[in-house]
Order: sequence, then structure tokens, then C-alpha cells
Amino acid sequence: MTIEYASMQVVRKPWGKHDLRPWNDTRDDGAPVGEIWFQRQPSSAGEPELLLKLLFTSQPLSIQVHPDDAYAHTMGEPHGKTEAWYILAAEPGAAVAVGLKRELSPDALRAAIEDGSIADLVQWHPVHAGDAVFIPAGTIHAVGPGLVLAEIQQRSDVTFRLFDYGRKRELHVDAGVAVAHAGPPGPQQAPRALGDNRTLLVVNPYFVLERIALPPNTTRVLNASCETWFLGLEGDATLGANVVGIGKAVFLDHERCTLRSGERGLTALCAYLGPESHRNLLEAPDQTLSDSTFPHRTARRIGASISNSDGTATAFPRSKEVYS
Ligand SMILES: O=P(O)(O)OC[C@H]1O[C@](O)(CO)[C@@H](O)[C@@H]1O
Repeated sequence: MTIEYASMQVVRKPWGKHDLRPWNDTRDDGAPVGEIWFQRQPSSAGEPELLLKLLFTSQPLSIQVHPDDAYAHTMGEPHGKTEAWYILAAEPGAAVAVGLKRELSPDALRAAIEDGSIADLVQWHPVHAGDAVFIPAGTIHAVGPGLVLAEIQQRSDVTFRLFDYGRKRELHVDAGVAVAHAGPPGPQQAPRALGDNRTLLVVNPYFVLERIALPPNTTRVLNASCETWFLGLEGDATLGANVVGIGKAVFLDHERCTLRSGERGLTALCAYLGPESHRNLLEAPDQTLSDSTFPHRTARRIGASISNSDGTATAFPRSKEVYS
């Protein structure tokens, strides 16, 4: 049984931003921050299968594609990279690209990469806060400027860049052409209400992504029967002994604990292993839970320390930094 605050790893990117507020208060050191990776505490055993990130864009990401499991295995990688995005903030006109406008042969795709026309061949779609976008491995995609999004993905850092808008980073054309389904994408999944507090956003063999919305001062029981990531978006809540506010994430595994929203209610994302949504993810409070599972009376806000489920405090780790 595991419940712990996620630590945060800062990843600097040329397309990132300097001011990440209100999602994160990482200080600007001159190089823009593109991503915040939520990780298990360094002392924790085991690496989760899913990776939760925040992305901050001031320029477009590369036009890119990710391998599926089969191709990843040929590279000695354990997982492919199917991913989904949830838009947290979008400047007017901000857009993401999913798939191509028309089917291209491998040779035509290669030619479009070489002459840059791929930038006009991808299908750009305007997005707004609250939209979810599913990107199965093999889909050519990109993220435009002016966005903050949460990404849940198979744990992989393999990106084949096809086009990078003149930036000097490495491209991976051969591998990208080999794994790309170079054509129009499949249909996106429509959000579906699962009772009063849950909306199913994306479901696939690898992960399920849900939005959870609780009115103020509402108590539920969260049944995290497998690896589960919980990310605060608006308002706040206590989850077990942990206070979850905007941009803060908790990792759970085989854990059943109390979720209680604060005075402003709570909107959160919850992502867990696929292939299907869990019917009993959120339940009405169970009277058999002891008082110690209602720690909202004593829980503290995340700041310089982490409140552990046993009530002790641990110094909050400094963010690790990566440049790529
Ligand atoms: O190669 P770029 O442009 O830095 O983009 C890589 C990023 O794009 C994403 O795949 C999102 O599409 C991230 O998971 C990844 O870190």
C-alpha cells in the first residue's frame, strides 16, 4: 500500500516558458522550462509504468512521433509511448496537431520532412482548457505555443523528431518514418460522465485518464487498486494525509484512502493503469474507516515539507534539473 507526494523534476526545453505560475513556482535560471516530471520519491522502490508531466509551451514543440511497444522492444526499450494530454490553459488560438491531412507513402513523408511541407500537412486543431487529446503511438503530432497541459504517458522518453522549425536539435527521420502511421488520425474519444464526480476522458490498454470534480467540503473514498497518479487542478483537498492543491501530484498504489475537498471544492485529474475504468474508484465514505483516515483535520499544505501518512514530516526535495 503506497501513498506519497510526487517529487518534481524540471526539464529545460527551448520551447518552454519562464513563468510557470500558478502551476509551479520553479525559478527562472535563464533557460526556459518545458516540462515538470512527477516522480516517485527517490527512496521509493520500483519505477511506475506511467509518467505524469506538465508541459509549458512558448514555441511549438517538434513535429514528432513515438514508437509502439513492438518497435520500442527492438531498441531495447521496455515501453512504447502512447500519451494523452489534458489542456490546463490555452492562449487564444492555441492549437495542437494530431495526424496528417492525408495519407502519405513513406517516401512522400520523407520528402515532406525534407522540404518542410510537413508543417502544413499536420492537422492543427484549436484547443481550450478542459480539452483532452489522445495520441496513440505512431501518430504524428505536435503541440503549439501558448499552452499549459498535463500529459499522461507510458514511461518512455523516446521521441522521433521529424521537423524542428530550424532549431538545431537532432532529428530522427529514419526511425520516425518507420513507426509513423502517416495519415489522418482515428477519432478522438468523447468525454463520458461516470456518476456525479467523475468524467472519463481517455481509456486505452495502457492507461485511463479521468477528471474528478468535488463540490466544496465533500468526502469520498478513493480506491487506488493499481498504480494511480492524482493531480490537483483547481481548489484543494486532502487525500489521506496529503494536501493536494494546484499543480501538486500524489502517487498511490493499492491504497484506499479518504479524499475530502476544501472550501473551494476540487478539480483533479486521476490517471491509472488500463485497460478499463475502475467502477469503484470513488465511493461514498465508508463508516468503517477509522478517524486516522480523515486526516484533513491535521493535514498541512505542501510547502517546505512533506507530510507523511504516519504524521511525520520530510523535507521537500529540491527539483532535479535536466536540459534537452
Ligand atoms: O522533442 P521535443 O520537441 O522536445 O518534444 C518532446 C516532448 O514531446 C512530448 O512527446 C509531447 O508530445 C513529450 O512527452 C516529450 O518530452
